[in-house]
Amino acid sequence: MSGQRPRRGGTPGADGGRRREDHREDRRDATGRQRNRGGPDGSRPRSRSAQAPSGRRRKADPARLVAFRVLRAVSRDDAYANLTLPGEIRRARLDRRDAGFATELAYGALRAQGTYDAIIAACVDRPLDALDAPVLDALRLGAHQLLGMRVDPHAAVSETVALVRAEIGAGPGGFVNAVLRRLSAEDRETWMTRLAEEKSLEPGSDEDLGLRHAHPSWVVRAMKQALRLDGRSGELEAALAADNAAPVVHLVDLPAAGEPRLAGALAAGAEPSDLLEGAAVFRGGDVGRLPGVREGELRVQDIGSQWIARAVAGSFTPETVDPDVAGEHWLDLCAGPGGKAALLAALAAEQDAALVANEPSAHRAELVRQALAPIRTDAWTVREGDGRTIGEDPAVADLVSTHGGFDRILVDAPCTGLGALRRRPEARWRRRPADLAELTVLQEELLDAAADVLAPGGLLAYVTCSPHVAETVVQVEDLLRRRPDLRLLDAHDAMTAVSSPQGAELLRSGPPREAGGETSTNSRTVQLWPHVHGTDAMFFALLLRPTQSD
Ligand SMILES: C[S@@+](CC[C@H](N)C(=O)[O-])C[C@H]1O[C@@H](n2cnc3c(N)ncnc32)[C@H](O)[C@@H]1O
Repeated sequence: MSGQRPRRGGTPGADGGRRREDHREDRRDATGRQRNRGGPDGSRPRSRSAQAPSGRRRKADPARLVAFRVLRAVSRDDAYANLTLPGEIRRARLDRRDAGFATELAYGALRAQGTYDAIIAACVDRPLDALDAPVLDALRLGAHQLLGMRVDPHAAVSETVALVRAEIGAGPGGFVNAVLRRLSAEDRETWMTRLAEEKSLEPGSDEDLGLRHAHPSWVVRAMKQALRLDGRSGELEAALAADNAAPVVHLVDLPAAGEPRLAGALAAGAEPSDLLEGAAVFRGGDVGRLPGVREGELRVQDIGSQWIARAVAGSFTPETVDPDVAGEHWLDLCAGPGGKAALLAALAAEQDAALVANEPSAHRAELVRQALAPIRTDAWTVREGDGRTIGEDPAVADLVSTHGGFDRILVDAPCTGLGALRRRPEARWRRRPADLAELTVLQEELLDAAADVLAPGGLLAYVTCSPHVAETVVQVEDLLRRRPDLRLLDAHDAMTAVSSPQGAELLRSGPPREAGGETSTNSRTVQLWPHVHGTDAMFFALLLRPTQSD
């Protein structure tokens, strides 16, 4: 590391790293600084920034160390931050406040990684990939404290340097100190303007918006296209900003998994969802303390997922006005880890239908079994296998010959996940446009396999957690071309049928769609958005295989 030098001359830092807005009076509560308890004799603590580097603390602040470990796991092991973070918080025994700080630090640094890397690159004299990876991760954490959180700049620099000294070494500590001081000389907005000028970015261009809202420009382009098709061209910045805000926690009650638990959660501070019955919003912190959560009867689930699962279970075909689904056969073709399958199985149990939850990955199939465990076992089966060959399964072939096939099929397809960027902070930088080619072929094959085992009069729901048109409307149009025996229903109706009045109003309230008329694919499919519906950006299409007499 000794060879790494911050860039000199003309770079920011001449004022010693002070920000215009100084929050030094705040402590960790608001700023992330560890609570300063004063000297052992009760005297006022010595200002750390005034200490000589050799006298500075070498012990890392536990919350920052947790965030650092998460960033290391993501960049070194390709780990998922949302799966790594809880274990690291437990291991460090962080209290609630420190856990919140570690979460905001890790998630914020990962979400804005591309933007912070561009700023860090302007502060060092070599390409970022020439830096040691742990040092770059520490710089990203320092950058987020300085530019994305209300952390006192002195604390941000000195605590990050202490972390580097403790975890990497004294030499890198000096380097990180110098880089962060340069970086802290400007606020985020000034950095944005400066970088946009240096890179000659056209204001409002995909690259400019990508830099300002921390999205790769190909993702900005994809969202722009999806928003335009949805009649929301003017909402791009709102949509990008929503990806950078933490989602609120939604709870789902699993009917038929025992006594309804929502009442207990409501008594403990959750609020009923204004979109959907059987759902609640919880803003009270540790969700594990709510009754029923540890037992698996009350679960955390995005409200969009719940809404769509209920719509799939609750819609009935135009051939019948009888919503009674007793005896129906349902299939969740891509079920892992089992979020929607659990709600579907619970609804199936209530209505005497039976669900097959299919998942090819053994580990994820096990998660599906666990997710379904609280529900009456005669209402569901887990099948472990490739959804593309489901028709070759003897039990399924038998169902097709005796009953015509499944009455309801959900294809919640593997996709780019661009609709869940607020939940998976590293995902936007990990995904590549090239991933689309493989995923869209898989989606197509899964849809064909599902259509082959759909009973006459049956419903096929196609869902993605992505607004990318290649995975959404284009897939549906291609399917309708390949399978003229299918008819596209209006998915708004299916969702409205299970919505609260406010939910129905929200679904209706969208702007007029730009492309096509009332019968066009995009007007009959639902695209949810975080900035509009407070859900992940999920897509939902509902198709019917009419009966022969139809
Ligand atoms: C978007 S996730 C489904 C999420 C799930 N419905 C839920 O609500 O929890 C897609 C799932 O498809 C699975 N998958 C991948 N390839 C598949 C295939 N060939 N057949 C069926 N499922 C597949 C993945 O393992 C993953 O679990």
